[in-house]
Amino acid sequence: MAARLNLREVTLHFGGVKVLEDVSFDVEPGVILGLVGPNGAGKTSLFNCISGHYRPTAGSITIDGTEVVGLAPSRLARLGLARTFQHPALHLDATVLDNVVLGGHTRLPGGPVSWSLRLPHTVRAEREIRAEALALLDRVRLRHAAELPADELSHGLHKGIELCRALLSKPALLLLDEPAAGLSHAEVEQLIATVRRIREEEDVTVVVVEHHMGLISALTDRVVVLDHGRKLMEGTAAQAQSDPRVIEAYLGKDAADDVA
Ligand SMILES: Nc1ncnc2c1ncn2[C@@H]1O[C@H](COP(=O)(O)OP(=O)(O)OP(=O)(O)O)[C@@H](O)[C@H]1O
Repeated sequence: MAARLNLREVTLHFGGVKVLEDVSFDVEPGVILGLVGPNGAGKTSLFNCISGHYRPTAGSITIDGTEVVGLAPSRLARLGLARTFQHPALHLDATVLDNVVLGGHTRLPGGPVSWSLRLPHTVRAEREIRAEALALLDRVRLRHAAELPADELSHGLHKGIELCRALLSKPALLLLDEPAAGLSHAEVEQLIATVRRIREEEDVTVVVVEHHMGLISALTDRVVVLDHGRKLMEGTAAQAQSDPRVIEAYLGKDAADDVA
C-alpha cells in the first residue's frame, strides 16, 4: 500500500546554521513528488530528516499517521520506507546480485536466530527474494551483470543497482536522492522509463530530489520548491518553472523581472 507522508513545520538547525525552517507539505498515496531548489536549499537535509538519518530540531513527520521523528532508519525500513543516496552506498566487493538482495532483508520471516539456523521457511523466502532481485535487475537491463563485483560497474549502473535494492524491500514510500546525477542522456531516459513503470506496477509513493528539470517535468505530479531552507512554493512542475519567485531563486531578481 502506497504511504501518505505529512510534514509539519519541520525545522533543522546545526548550531547557528538554519538548514530548514518550518517546512510543511503533504504527499498523497501514489503521488510522485519532486523536491527541487537551488544548491544548498536543504533538499538532502530534508530527505535525511524523513529517512531518520537526521533528527529535526522541531516539527512533525508522519507516515500513514505514525510519527516517525526519532525513529532509526532500520525501524523506518520496516515501516516501508526505502531510499537511494546521491552517492550510491554499495558494497563494492560484493556481487551486484548480493547488493540488491540486501534490500530484501526486511521481508525475511523470523529473526537472526532462525536466519542462522537456515530453517526451511527462511531458505524458501531467500530463494524467492533472489529470484525477485534478478527480475528487478532484468528491468534495469543489468541481469547480465548479476554475478560481477559491483566495483566493475560504472557510476550510472551503481544507481540502477541501488534502485533495485530499494525496490526489493517493496517500499510504501520511496525516496530518490538525485537519481539522474552523473548519468548520460540515454541513462536518464532509461531512468524515466523505469520510474514510470514502477509507478504503473507498484503501489508506492515517491519523493524525488533532482536538479534535472527534464526528469522532474516528465515524472512528477507535483513539486515542492525549497530555497534557503524554506518552502518557496508548491504546484506542478510547469507552474514552478514559470513562477517568478522560483526563477528569482535560481537565476536572480533581474531574470524574474524579465519574466513578470
Ligand atoms: N551535517 C551538517 N552540518 C552542518 N551543516 C549542514 C549539514 N548538512 C547540511 N548542512 C548545510 O545545510 C545546507 C543545506 O544543505 P543540503 O545538502 O541539504 O542542500 P541541498 O539542497 O541538498 O543542496 P544540493 O542541491 O547542493 O545537494 C547547506 O548550507 C549545508 O552546508
